[in-house]
Amino acid sequence: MPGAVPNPLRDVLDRRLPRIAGPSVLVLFGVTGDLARKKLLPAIYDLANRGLLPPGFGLVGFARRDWAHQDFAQVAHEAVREHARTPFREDVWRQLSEGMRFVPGELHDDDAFDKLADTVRELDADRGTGGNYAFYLSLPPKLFPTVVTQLKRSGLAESEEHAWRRVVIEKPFGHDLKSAQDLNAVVDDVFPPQSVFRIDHYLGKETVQNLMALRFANTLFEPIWNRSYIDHVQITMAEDIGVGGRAGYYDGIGAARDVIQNHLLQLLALVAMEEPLSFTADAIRAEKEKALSAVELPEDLETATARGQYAAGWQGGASVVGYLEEEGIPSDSTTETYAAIKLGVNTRRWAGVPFYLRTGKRLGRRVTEVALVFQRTANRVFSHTATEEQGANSLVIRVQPDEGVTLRFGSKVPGAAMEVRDVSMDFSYGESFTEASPEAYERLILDVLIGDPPLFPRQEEVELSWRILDPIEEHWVKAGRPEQYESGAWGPKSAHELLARDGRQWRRP
Ligand SMILES: NC(=O)C1=CN([C@@H]2O[C@H](COP(=O)(O)OP(=O)(O)OC[C@H]3O[C@@H](n4cnc5c(N)ncnc54)[C@H](OP(=O)(O)O)[C@@H]3O)[C@@H](O)[C@H]2O)C=CC1
Ligand SMILES: O=C1O[C@H](COP(=O)(O)O)[C@@H](O)[C@H](O)[C@H]1O
Repeated sequence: MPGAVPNPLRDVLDRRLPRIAGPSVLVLFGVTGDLARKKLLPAIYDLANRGLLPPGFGLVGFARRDWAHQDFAQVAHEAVREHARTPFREDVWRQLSEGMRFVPGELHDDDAFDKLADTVRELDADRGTGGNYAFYLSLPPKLFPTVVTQLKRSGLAESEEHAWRRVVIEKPFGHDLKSAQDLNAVVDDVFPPQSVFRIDHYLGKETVQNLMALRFANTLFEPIWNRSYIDHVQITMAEDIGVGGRAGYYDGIGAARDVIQNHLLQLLALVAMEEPLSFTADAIRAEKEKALSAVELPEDLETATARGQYAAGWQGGASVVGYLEEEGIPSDSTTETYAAIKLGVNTRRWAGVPFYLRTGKRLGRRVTEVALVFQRTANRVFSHTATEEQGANSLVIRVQPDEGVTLRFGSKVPGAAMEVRDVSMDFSYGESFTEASPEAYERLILDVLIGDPPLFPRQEEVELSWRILDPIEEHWVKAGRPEQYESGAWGPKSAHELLARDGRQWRRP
C-alpha cells in the first residue's frame, strides 16, 4: 500500500494541493507600522490575488490615527501598490477593500477596544466570516501583554463552539527569558497553546524551508553534514539599511535580540538538528529543541562575541548618518546594531565545530546566507603553489536576496600545469523553477488562517533561545559601549578578530 511507506516528504507533497483559507476576520494591530505597510498588507493582497482568501474575508486595522475606514483602505492601497509581489487587479482590490475597517485608539483604552469588538462583530455578520477571528500583533513587543489582556477583557478572545480564535505574536517574544515566560503566562491565560502563532518570518522563507529538503531529501549532503567533514559554520544576516523610522522599537532591543534570538538561532537549529520523524509541527519542533538545548556558550564571552554600532559613512553612493544621529535615537545610546557570536553545539554530530553567527545594519550589502565550510584536504600530491588559489570547500545556502545554493570546490585550471583554483556550482531559484517564491509573510498568514503550525516556533524554542542569549546580553551590559564601525563596511574590528583568533575569517558574501 503506497500510503503506508514511510516517507518524510509526504506532508510536503500533500501541500501541493491548494490550501485556501476559510472565512475569517483578521485584526491587525500596528497597522501604521513599518512591517504592516511593507509586508503584511501587501501579503494579504497577494493572497487574495492568488485566490487563497475567501471572498468574504475581513480585515480590521487598529492604530492611534484619526482615520475613517476609507483612510485605512487608502493607506493599504498605497502599501499594496508599492510592495505587493503580484500584479495589481482592480477587481481583487475592490473585493478586499470592501471588507476593510479601521478602529482608532490607544491599546490601553477600554472604550477603543469595545469599539473594536463591535466593529469586528458587525463585519463578521456582514461578510459571513463564521465567527473566526485572528489577531495579529505587529507592535512594539512591550505592548503584547496589554493587547492580549484587552482581547480577554473585551470578550474578543472568546469564541463560540463552532468558531476559532488565533493570536499571532511578532518577534521578539519577550526581551529575555524571564519576560518571555511572563508574556507566555499572559497569553496562556487567554488562548490555548494551539491558538498561539509565534511568528518568525525566516521560517516562512522558501530558502529556509529548503534547508530540510536539501538535507533530508538527498543522499549527497547528509553523510558529510557533521564534525568529521565540516570545519565550521557561518550564519550571516547582513542588512544595508539603517534603523530607519523604527527607533522606538529598535533602541534598547538591538541586533542580537532583534534577529539572533530568533531568525539566526532558528537557522542554526535547522542546520544542526537531526532528521525529524515527519514534517508535523511536533516532530520538527522536537528536533529543533534538541539542537537548541545542545548549544553551548564559550567560556570567555569577551573573545567569543563582538558588537558594534554603525557610524556615519557611505552607502550606495550617498553619505549616511551614524546610529547616534538617527532620528529618535538618544545620543548616548549603547544599543548594538551589529552582533557576532561563536557558539558550540554539543552533540555527537557537531562537538568541536564552531557556529559563528553575525548580523548587522548598514553593512556592505543585504545578504543572508548559511555557509558550511569544510575541512581542508591534506593536499599531499599537490605542491603548495598548485593550490594557493584554493580555499576550503564550502556549501552556501543563499537565503536572500539571490536565492539558491552554491557549492564551492577546487578544480584544475586548464593548461599544462597541475594547478587548482576554486570554482562554483550554482543552483538558483530563478533559473531552476518557474514557480515564484511567495513572500514569507504570505505563507505564514495563510498558515495562521488555515491553522497549520509547523512553521511557528513554540514557547520551548523561544525560551531555549533566550537561555543562549541572556548571558551574552548580561556580559555586554558590563562591557560598556559598543565599538563603532563605518557604515557600508563589514562590521567592527572585534568581529574580525573573533574569527582571526581561531585562524579563520568571515566569508565576504
Ligand atoms: N519592520 C520589520 O521589518 C519587521 C518587524 N517585525 C516585528 O514587527 C513588530 C512591529 O514592528 P514595526 O512595524 O517595525 O514597528 P513600527 O514602530 O514601525 O510600528 C509600530 C506600530 O505599533 C503601533 N503602536 C505603537 N504604540 C501603540 C499604542 N500605544 N497604541 C496603539 N498602537 C501603537 C504604531 O501605531 P501608531 O501609528 O499609532 O504609532 C505602529 O503601527 C515588532 O515586533 C517587530 O519586531 C518583524 C520582522 C520584520
Ligand atoms: O525581523 C526583522 O527582520 C528584518 C529583515 O527581514 P528580511 O526578511 O528583509 O531579512 C530586519 O530589518 C528587522 O530589523 C527585524 O526586526
